[in-house]
Amino acid sequence: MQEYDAIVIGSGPAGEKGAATAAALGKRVAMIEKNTALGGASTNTGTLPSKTLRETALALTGMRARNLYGVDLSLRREANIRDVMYHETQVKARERARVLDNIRQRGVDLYAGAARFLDANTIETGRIQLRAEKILIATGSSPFRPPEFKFEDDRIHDSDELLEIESIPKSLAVIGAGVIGTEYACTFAALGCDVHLLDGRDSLLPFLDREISLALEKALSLDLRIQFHKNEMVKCCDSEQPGQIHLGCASGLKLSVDQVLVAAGRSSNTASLNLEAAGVTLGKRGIIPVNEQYQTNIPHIYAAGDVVGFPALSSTSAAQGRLAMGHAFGFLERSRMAALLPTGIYTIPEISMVGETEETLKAKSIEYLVGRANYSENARGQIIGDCKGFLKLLFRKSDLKLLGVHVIGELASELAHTGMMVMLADGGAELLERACFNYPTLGDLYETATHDVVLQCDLETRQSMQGD
Ligand SMILES: Cc1cc2nc3c(=O)[nH]c(=O)nc-3n(C[C@H](O)[C@H](O)[C@H](O)COP(=O)(O)OP(=O)(O)OC[C@H]3O[C@@H](n4cnc5c(N)ncnc54)[C@H](O)[C@@H]3O)c2cc1C
Ligand SMILES: NC(=O)c1ccc[n+]([C@@H]2O[C@H](COP(=O)([O-])OP(=O)(O)OC[C@H]3O[C@@H](n4cnc5c(N)ncnc54)[C@H](O)[C@@H]3O)[C@@H](O)[C@H]2O)c1
Repeated sequence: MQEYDAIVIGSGPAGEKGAATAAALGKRVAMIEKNTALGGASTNTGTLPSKTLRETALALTGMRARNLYGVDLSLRREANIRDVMYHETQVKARERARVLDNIRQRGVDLYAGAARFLDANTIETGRIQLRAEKILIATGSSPFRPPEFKFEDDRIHDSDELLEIESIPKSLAVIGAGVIGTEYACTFAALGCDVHLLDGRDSLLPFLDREISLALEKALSLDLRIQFHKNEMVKCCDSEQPGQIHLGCASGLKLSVDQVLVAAGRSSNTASLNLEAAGVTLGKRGIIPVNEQYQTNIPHIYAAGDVVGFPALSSTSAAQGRLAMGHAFGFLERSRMAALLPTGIYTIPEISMVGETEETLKAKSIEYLVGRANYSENARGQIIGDCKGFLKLLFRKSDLKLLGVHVIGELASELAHTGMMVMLADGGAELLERACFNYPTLGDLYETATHDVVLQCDLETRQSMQGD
């Protein structure tokens, strides 16, 4: 029996940052990871591979350069699957090495194998038993596999298996227009694949500001030629014969495609942990319910990351892991999650948002003004050839405090951070007006959007004075 202060199960962002935090606080930490590759879904099957594939698709097909040269370069070079996967393999390898380095430098003991609870303080992995006062469950999530799809068929993939395809299909049906499905639909369309995106819902990524969601839908259809079939629940998938796969929807729509990607949500990895032995209770799809400090119903057992459900992002998982282990060992300086959590969506074009949407503001009956700035009227936007992107800022009408930031276009996920910092500082138009932005930059869009809203206010004031 090995004794530790903390045992961390899983080496994804939640596990890595949780273990590093506990070790930095001078604790003896063990990490158990069942996969030979460290870094979890974030490094190996999710965040990094999908974002790297997107960049590769944009670079290899010349898509990013289209507007610079005024010609369609999308067929500049016939990309094969080895070209497409080369950079992804390199990025994954470097990130795995970085995680291992971080764990080693912190003096965390790494155990290879699957962990299962024997009791609330004891965990078994292989023949080894470990015991600790505090435990962090950071086992992540896996693709949910609806029973109507035969995943043993090598033409039908979940988002993990997609990374092992041997050729770029001519046609691909993506089932589920959540973030995963929509991002991959864009990447494969950019690679020249004929993509059908199907979802039972009536809009694309309905949590987005509606104007952004509609702008994305338009870009998907006009620029990438993705056929988005909304309000379509796929009910059957016939892959009995070689050749094409036949899909049938509840509406009667039928489609035939070469390959299928199922992106219909995820389930927490809790089934094999033997949580009953520890007394930890579970929610829907294996999610572990936790309090604000990420404690389960057994207070010395914490859970963080995808395993606790929404928002299930690399960024939030890392922050939750840190927070959980900080709380476990009395480091209470950062005892709450950040008040604002940004969303970055790596579709083509990229999207990012922080805070309120027009729809949530209306639902809360908060009066607001919209400040806009187009990439096409911004010098940097013109230089990089993005003529469709825009920044949309939502200000409270009464005091011009910034309540929401929405960007669609190149580098959207970077650009949103500026607005997020203004919001965290409780600032608004007054703060943004005091700033001087580098030129030419996309950051300068903040100046334009703020100016837009200030002009609207001036106009309103003048009109009301004339009315008086
Ligand atoms: C295709 C895709 C794209 C994504 N893109 C983004 C993005 O752009 N931005 C973003 O922020 N997020 C993105 N995400 C989400 C992100 O990958 C996850 O939120 C993040 O990886 C969760 O981190 P985690 O530490 O909770 O779990 P994981 O990263 O899943 O790590 C869990 C680890 O636990 C291990 N494990 C599981 N069970 C056991 C056990 N019994 N014993 C030992 N080890 C075990 C697993 O092997 C794994 O290594 C994406 C996800 C997918 C699938
Ligand atoms: N950029 C990012 O931040 C990023 C990128 C990728 C993934 N993620 C994370 O990954 C997680 C999972 O994403 P996801 O996209 O798999 O799940 P999701 O639950 O967001 O979306 C699944 C979609 O599939 C649809 N669906 C399910 N069954 C269907 C059927 N039979 N026919 C038609 N439509 C069907 C649902 O209506 C839903 O819209 C999210 O929590 C997200 O946070 C984040």
